[in-house]
Amino acid sequence: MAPQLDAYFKQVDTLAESFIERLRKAVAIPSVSAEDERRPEVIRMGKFLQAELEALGCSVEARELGKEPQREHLDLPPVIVARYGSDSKKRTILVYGHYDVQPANLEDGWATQPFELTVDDKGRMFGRGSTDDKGPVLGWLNAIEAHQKAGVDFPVNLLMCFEGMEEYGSEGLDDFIAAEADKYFKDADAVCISDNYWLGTEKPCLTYGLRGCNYYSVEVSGPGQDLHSGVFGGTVQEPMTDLVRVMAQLVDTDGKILVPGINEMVAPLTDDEKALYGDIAFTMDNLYESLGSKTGIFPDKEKTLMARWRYPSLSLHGIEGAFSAPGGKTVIPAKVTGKFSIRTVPNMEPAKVNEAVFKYVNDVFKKLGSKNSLKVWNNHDGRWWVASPNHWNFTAAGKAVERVWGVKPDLTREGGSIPVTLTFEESLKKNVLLLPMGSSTDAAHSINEKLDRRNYIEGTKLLGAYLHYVAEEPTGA
Ligand SMILES: C[C@H](N)C(=O)N[C@@H](Cc1c[nH]cn1)C(=O)O
Ligand SMILES: [Zn+2]
Ligand SMILES: [Zn+2]
Repeated sequence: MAPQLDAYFKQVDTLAESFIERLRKAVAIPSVSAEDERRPEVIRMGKFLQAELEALGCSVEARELGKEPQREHLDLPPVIVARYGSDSKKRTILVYGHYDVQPANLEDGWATQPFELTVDDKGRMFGRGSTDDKGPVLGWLNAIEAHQKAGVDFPVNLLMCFEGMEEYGSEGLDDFIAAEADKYFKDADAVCISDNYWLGTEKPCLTYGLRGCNYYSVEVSGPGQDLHSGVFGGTVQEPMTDLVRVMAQLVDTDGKILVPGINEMVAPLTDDEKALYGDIAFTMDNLYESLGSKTGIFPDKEKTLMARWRYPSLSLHGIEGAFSAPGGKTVIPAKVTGKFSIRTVPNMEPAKVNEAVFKYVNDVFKKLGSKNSLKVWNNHDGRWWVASPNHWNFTAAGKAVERVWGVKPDLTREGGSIPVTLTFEESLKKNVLLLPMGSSTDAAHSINEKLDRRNYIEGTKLLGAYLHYVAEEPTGA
């Protein structure tokens, strides 16, 4: 099966150092979508990708999405769409990834410069975006290059869609996909996304579910400006005190969501589903290794996996406007904005979740009897997704995993969110597969994000192998 794969694999090994150089160049571009001043860097990263794809002989277009709604001073980064091959006898696979990254600053506690790829003696390649999602995106480009240099026929037509706003709510992308479903993406037979992680560090997986994400801001304001706490403390109702009290009533220490109505929206657990968790290769030590502590909520793997995959969670992320620098500043902030999000699961509807959150936050604030003002709003929401893994797309990926890693993959769901997954499924009406490259210890979104050299290089082999097995897989398998 897939007889030319050995030549392809050998070429990937030969090119490994240049693939790492490609990742080094990508990590050096601080394409942080959430920071206004770095928006030009996101656009520069899109141009970098475009140039790399053109150099590989792909036909590439940078599709503009216009200005960011409500923040018209900011350009949305373009969607980079590309095609490699257009042979009507071959299957066409559409791959998606994102070229923006989460914020990162050395002062947050990084051991190395976040935008300099730093490879240590264990082959850990540290740098913001290494695993989420620049490494996997470049994996597709590496696969094209290794086929060319090995003289191995590319087994499918490849359509690519790389966005620059995923970490900031995929602004504008849903409409773009819907509009292009019958145009640019017309001949896609299936979709593959490499933008999540293995559950542990050794066992690869194929992923068929994601949680959604409703993201909120809650602003409390009162005084006309920041105040001296010695002069005004004890005489003024403080916005930060009110905000902290509101935020403290959203979730408890054991992760229980305190917003009435949320837990009732969750689909009941069936016996069939319950039986799936026992066989998953995951241990509490995997969790502790990724956490860097033993502060997990649940004592066993089943409850932990269910909490990550099939139950909602509410996380508090930060407070804008609050004093947070080292040292002591005796200030009373005049306006503070708390940020929190709810990861959503079947059968939660984003609009109903918003309704419940808005009502509860306003009720809690009212009970404080404060003279300050509160506003709560939804920044963005992305829907959960659960698909059937009984499709040739998954079968092909399973074979590729066995060929590259020598083990059958686990079928997993993911606690994180990739909002466009469901959009692709609904707009194109094609199967979507998530095929992760990185592992559980990669620390995506955190300090010291990394991708292991092994996962990047074997992951590049995996993406190529997947395309070969896709080409061979009969329809209906
Ligand atoms: C799983 C994926 N790599 C990822 O990190 N997705 C983000 C998407 C998001 C949602 N709101 C803002 N960004 C995530 O799950 O946080
Ligand atoms: Zn991310
Ligand atoms: Zn991502």
